[in-house]
Amino acid sequence: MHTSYSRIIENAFEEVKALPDAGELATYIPELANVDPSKLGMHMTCIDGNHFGIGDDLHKFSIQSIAKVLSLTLAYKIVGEPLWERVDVEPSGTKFDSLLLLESYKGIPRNPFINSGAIVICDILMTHLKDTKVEFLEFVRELSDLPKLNYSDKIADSEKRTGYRNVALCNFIKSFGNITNEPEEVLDFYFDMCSLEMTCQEVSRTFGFLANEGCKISDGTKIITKNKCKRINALMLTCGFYDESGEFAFRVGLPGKSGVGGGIVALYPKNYAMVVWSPKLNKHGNSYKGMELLEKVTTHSEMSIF
Ligand SMILES: NC(=O)CC[C@H](N)C(=O)O
Repeated sequence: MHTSYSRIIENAFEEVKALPDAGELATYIPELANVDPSKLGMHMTCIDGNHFGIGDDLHKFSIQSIAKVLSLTLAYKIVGEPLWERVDVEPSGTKFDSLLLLESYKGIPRNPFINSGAIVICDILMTHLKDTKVEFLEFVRELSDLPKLNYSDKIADSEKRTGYRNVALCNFIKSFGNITNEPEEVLDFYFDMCSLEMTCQEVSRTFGFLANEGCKISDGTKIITKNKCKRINALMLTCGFYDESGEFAFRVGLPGKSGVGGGIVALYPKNYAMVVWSPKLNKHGNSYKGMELLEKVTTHSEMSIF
């Protein structure tokens, strides 16, 4: 780790910690309302293996939609290019749980990172895998080097009780024929997938392969091809923050993905994966302080893809 990076992160962290936190917790998943809103952590893992963390970076949080990148990676690895017949690669300009565009596009979600797209990806995985929950978990365990990683029943059950919009999305897509399995089973997997809990350090390690041309940082294992890695990064840049994807690219200048647990992963290809966590969200469902912190780090380090 360049000492200059760690100093920049430390300074940015102190500045952001002192800011008034304008956001709100994601109370629509009851369990997420119990999180301490003052938490703030950040961890950066570089492709040379060096890493650096600050604040609550070793505290587990619900990664929620950040997991959509991992399910997409596994589905893309299995299905290849025909995947894009089921889900498009365009920014939606809508909220993450919107039903709006599904009618116009006949059940083809605009991209794999809005809920509708991630639900279709879950359906695809269920068609191709024997025991989807177990095999997806094994995939994330391998990426993260966390052999004991598990779904959180507490969070998944909490969302299963209140996830009415996701139920609506899945049934609506099914009506167009773009869900092939039983909606109830697809959603059961989707909620489990979103329930994974990890620390900033663990998530930054898990996403290292996307900053490292498709290869795991710890042992060089090839997870996906360079071309697939390029495309997943491109999707994170254009669609990773729903109707705030343009704003994130404008302010931070990196591909990334957020989750309603308050986490954000951002990647600087061929350099690092960094993860911030601050539970309060802005009105687009993205971590308020998380975005502030990432913006300060890329601005002060003058390191972004642009
Ligand atoms: N943006 C998110 O993190 C949303 C994920 C959440 N599990 C949901 O479906 O609503």
